[in-house]
Amino acid sequence: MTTLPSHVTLVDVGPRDGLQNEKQPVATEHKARLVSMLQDAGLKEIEVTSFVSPKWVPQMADNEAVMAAIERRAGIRYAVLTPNMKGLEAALPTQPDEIVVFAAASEAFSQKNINCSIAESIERFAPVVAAAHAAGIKVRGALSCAVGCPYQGDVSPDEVERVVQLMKEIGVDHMGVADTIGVGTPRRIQAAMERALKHYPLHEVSGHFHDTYGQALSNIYACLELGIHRFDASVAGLGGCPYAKGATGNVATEDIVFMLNGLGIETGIDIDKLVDAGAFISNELGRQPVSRVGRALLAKRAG
Ligand SMILES: CC(C)(COP(=O)([O-])OP(=O)([O-])OC[C@H]1O[C@@H](n2cnc3c(N)ncnc32)[C@H](O)[C@@H]1OP(=O)([O-])[O-])[C@@H](O)C(=O)NCCC(=O)NCCSC(=O)C[C@@](C)(O)CC(=O)[O-]
Repeated sequence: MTTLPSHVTLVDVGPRDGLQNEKQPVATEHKARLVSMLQDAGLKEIEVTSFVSPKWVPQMADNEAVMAAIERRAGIRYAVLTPNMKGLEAALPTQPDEIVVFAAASEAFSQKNINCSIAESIERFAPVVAAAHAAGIKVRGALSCAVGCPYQGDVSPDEVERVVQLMKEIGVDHMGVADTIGVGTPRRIQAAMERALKHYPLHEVSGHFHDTYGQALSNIYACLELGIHRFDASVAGLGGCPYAKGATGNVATEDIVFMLNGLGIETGIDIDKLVDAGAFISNELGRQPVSRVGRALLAKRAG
């Protein structure tokens, strides 16, 4: 039997990836409260907001206000997305611990999401990476559409590796491999992850799986088999990408924690408090949590 990692780090991307696609306004104070409740639940890494164009993603327009409103705690890392120098310059005064530059393995998605080719995106990211490093900030790379693209269709491991290498060359510290539209299945995900692992050490590779086709937990298990021990997740299964129509939210943090608890893999997360955070934000959005585990545990509580 394969030995699985004994500890997994989860990065809750709910406040950013989870909320970016919401059409209804979400109050800054509710975003900050969500961050606070995730901290209470034991999350040590939280993706808080993005410094992107408010015309492209209006829900993230309050980025500075959210960063000012969060209650920072020692030992917790707060990440933000910065697609270009304008984004980084706006983000730096808000003191993120990590910034995320986001590229795509498919040309079509790169154009739709960040309005430039893959090559142009790398040119834009290079000074962002250099400036972040000069400020002592770690840079995570997110690679969208690592198995499938809503515009192009299938994406090959070669296409993934090409962009991983480009990101590595400009000094990106960590590679997050994303199945943006949730079409990946375990072997295809492993093939994509293996290309990232050719260029980055195990602890600098993570998975980011949307659960559109219900494959995310299987894909995470397939990553655990490779020794990968870091994943993005979104409390209550919030979210979707505005430029990936039909894609649902990230795998729910509650669902991964439940699976990892069952496997005896430590996360440091209190699932009951996590369910509270999911219930809080879902209530603010006027809906039930998407997380099956969240719903089941809430129903159990209600008796
Ligand atoms: C990248 C840009 C800005 C290029 O957008 P552009 O229009 O090509 O940029 P530009 O440089 O030509 O500037 C046009 C206007 O945008 C402004 N602008 C330019 N940059 C910024 C900035 N940083 N912050 C605020 N404003 C900005 C700039 O000042 C100007 O304003 P104007 O003069 O017209 O008033 C745009 O395409 C954009 O904002 N895209 C956002 C896409 C996005 O946020 N997508 C969702 C996040 S990625 C994701 O969810 C996937 C991920 C990471 O989760 C993994 C996965 O699942 O795949």
